[in-house]
Amino acid sequence: MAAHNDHKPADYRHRDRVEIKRALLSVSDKTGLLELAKELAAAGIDIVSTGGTFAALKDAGIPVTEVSQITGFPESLDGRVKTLHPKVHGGLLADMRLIAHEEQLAELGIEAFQLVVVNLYPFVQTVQSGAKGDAVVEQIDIGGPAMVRASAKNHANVAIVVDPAKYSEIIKAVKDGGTTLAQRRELAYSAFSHTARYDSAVANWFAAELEGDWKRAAGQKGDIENANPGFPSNFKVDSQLANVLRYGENSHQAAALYRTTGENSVAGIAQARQFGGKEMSYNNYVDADAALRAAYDFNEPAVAIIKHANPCGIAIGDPTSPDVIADAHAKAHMCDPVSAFGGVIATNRPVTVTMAKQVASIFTEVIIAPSYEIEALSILLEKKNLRVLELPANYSREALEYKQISGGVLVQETDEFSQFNSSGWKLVTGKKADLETMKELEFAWRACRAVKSNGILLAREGASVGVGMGQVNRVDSCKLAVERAESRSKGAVAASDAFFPFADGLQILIDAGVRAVVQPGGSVRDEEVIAAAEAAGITMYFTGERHFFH
Ligand SMILES: NC(=O)c1ncn([C@@H]2O[C@H](COP(=O)(O)O)[C@@H](O)[C@H]2O)c1NC=O
Repeated sequence: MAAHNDHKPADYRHRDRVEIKRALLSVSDKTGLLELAKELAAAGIDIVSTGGTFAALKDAGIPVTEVSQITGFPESLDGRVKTLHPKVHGGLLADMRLIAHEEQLAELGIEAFQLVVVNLYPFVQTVQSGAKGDAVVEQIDIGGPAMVRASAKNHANVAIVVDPAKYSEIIKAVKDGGTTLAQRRELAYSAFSHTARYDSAVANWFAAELEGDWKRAAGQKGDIENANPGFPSNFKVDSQLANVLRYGENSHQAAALYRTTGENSVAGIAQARQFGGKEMSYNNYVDADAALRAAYDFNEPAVAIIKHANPCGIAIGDPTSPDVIADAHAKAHMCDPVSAFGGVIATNRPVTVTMAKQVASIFTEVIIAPSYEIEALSILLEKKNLRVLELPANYSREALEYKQISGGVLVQETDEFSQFNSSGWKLVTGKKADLETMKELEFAWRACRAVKSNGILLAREGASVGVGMGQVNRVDSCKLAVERAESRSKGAVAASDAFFPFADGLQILIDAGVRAVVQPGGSVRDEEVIAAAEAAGITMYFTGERHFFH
């Protein structure tokens, strides 16, 4: 007998439809089991099953053979060994396209399976229930994944089903005379995805356990400052291919969208529902995500318009306006109407008819919102090229962010505001801001977080009026913001995402007529910067917290 595969292509007989004569059923989740088994038995298919599955079928009066009868070996070690036997795995792995395999099975007295239905021990559910230690370890399925992987490898001959939702497809295939190769390939893909997710969940559980050990050890040594602040020693991001995109950042780059799955996944832009317009592109996703982040930085009704991941307008609506969200959109658009052409719009409130009419009159790539008034939706859907998206109801963002670098991945906690409002700010020079100015400064501070560093944002009446983004020095960002704001600089407030290293950038804002500034502070030259503000008689607050965004 050959110990390894030295078959030539000509040795393989073609097999498309495979008639099911023998099935192996071993399931923890018994949903739909009896319905499936009844159909299999009615079609004259021999069913072999493990203990619990066997008992359920037998109780229902369905003819079934217990696996231990096939193996000649009792299920043992608390179920750790049931199907791990050549009489089972030979029947799963024999490639019946090869005469040699068919002959070997006959010699060994092993019968082939054409259908395997397995779902695994409920590992994730056990962890979620709060179980610990050996109770969790016992739920790591070994024999199940071995059968799933063996059958998936041997998809030329065996159909592997891991999901009760597929049972009806199998019942139909039985009636049609067997499974097709195309069907078995799809099932094999699902099967390997399933075991990969299962193993990731197991690995993540071990990572969390090891992290706990490590922290406890650090605590015992009194070395808590150096203790790892909660990062697992290895991590995996489970995700599933959702869509192959037309192209990536540029047309010569292939690209795809994956949706994260598993315990820590959230519902975000990747889960948004698209009502109309062209297919979302790679850049659309990036910009829509940035737009959402900006719009959801406000509790007030807000609109953000993004191009190349930077804002060309952010505004909150005037609460006295007859249509607050339409007001926010109009103000955001007015910040930089030239750049808003072809932009991506996000809002944190339902889109009204008035807002929809405004958006429809401007060339826009994408609009994303928590919902739409019915008439607003039909107005927007008339624009054939406008991608209209609705956020999942439970939209949220991940607690950790990842950035790929060559040879590794950087992981950080997501940037959150701990100085969301002004209560923790420090007045460093000038008159204490009145209520209205303080509101303006708070708006500017939140909006500035959406600007790529170095970021400077000028605001008036709850709207950005000039944005200086992504410059490699703060002076140029100040110049850009002032230039874009034009005459609106006079009397505006300004926010800076990080401290002014020198007074020169601030001086540009002062010269343009800015009356109050908010910035983190913390430069070695803070005194020089404060002195410039003091000399100009403007108000300046320090937040003590920086919001770089790269
Ligand atoms: N050890 C084995 O040989 C083995 N073979 C099958 N299982 C699992 O046993 C479960 C079904 O058990 P039962 O039919 O006894 O309820 C399935 O989730 C299956 O994945 C096994 N269990 C765990 O590893």
